[in-house]
Amino acid sequence: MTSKIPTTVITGFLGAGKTTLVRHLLAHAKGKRIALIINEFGDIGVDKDVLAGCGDETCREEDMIELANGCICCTVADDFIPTMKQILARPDRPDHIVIETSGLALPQPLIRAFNWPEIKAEVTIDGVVTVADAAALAEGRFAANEEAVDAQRRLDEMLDHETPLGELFEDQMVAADMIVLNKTDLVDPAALQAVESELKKHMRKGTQIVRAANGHVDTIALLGLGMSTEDNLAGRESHHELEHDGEGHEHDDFDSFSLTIPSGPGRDQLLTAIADTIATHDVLRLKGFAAIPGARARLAIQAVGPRVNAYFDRDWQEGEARETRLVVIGESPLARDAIEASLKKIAEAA
Ligand SMILES: Nc1nc2c(ncn2[C@@H]2O[C@H](COP(=O)(O)OP(=O)(O)OP(=O)(O)O)[C@@H](O)[C@H]2O)c(=O)[nH]1
Repeated sequence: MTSKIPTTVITGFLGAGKTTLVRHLLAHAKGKRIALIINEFGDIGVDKDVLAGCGDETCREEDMIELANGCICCTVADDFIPTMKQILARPDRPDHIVIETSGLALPQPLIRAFNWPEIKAEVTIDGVVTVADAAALAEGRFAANEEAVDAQRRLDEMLDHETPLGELFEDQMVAADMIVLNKTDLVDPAALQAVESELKKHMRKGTQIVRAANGHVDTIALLGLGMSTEDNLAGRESHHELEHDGEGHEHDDFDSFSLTIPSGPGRDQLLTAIADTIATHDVLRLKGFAAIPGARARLAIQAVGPRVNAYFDRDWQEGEARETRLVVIGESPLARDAIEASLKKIAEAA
């Protein structure tokens, strides 16, 4: 009998740094052959493109599989299990499998899927790694920071602060075998300490926290945890499982759409328009690639809440449409028309 292939599940809220961590992992794979399953919320595959754009030979196209449907937790039978079986049927099986879940996925149904008879004998969860955004937490951007939420609640009694955001964050925390507290470069030591104390209230006892900047975690620390998580499910239940006894769940709480803008505005104009739009419409996450007039390369755009990053990642390829494609994610209902109008206005004015 062949030994089970270890699988690392990487979860964490929108924009916490999952893809950045995977990119670091692939670049430091130390000879391990890694197959990567990517699951994104939003219909344009930005994460896969970011990884493929890194030009590293470990980011081989054939080792990256994108799950077509937005939510790994809802498509276990139709999408995830067949994908795993496809990997297991390969003559050159990988040494390790890494699954990057969408920032809005509940990890619990995915973890349980490792007990399905179709795959149980051949794969095991090496560990669930939850990436947390230290900067967002320090700013109290989800309900994890109770003091900030309370302060906000006092300011506005009408707002419902029992957001799906806070629950999802906790579901991802209790699922973890290891928490990577990322973006530590953006937070001072005292605030970092406070964030860690706060996190400890939401995670299972004994879960390890590893601090990181730009996903720089030693591959040896990350892979090879040997947890067999699928056999140790106690204490990892999601809010939904606790409340509804494992029934299917809704994703109506969040919404996403993608849009295309013709090449037009310059870099700074576009980034300002994006920052303004995010602030006005409470967008949680925006990402994609932009065509900047006169630029040979495409501009990768990554916005997490108010923080907008952009870098030229690779030259446009022949036959590729030089246009700006963005995916926008936020809590439902998202003011799609207003957001589109706000982003397109800048293109028309250019
Ligand atoms: N300053 C700083 N920026 C970071 C760090 N890690 C990631 N980022 C930036 O944060 C943004 C989001 O990072 P991603 O790795 O795409 O996050 P993600 O969790 O994969 O995002 P989703 O898949 O959309 O949920 C990008 O602009 C990254 O460059 C970090 O440690 N420090």
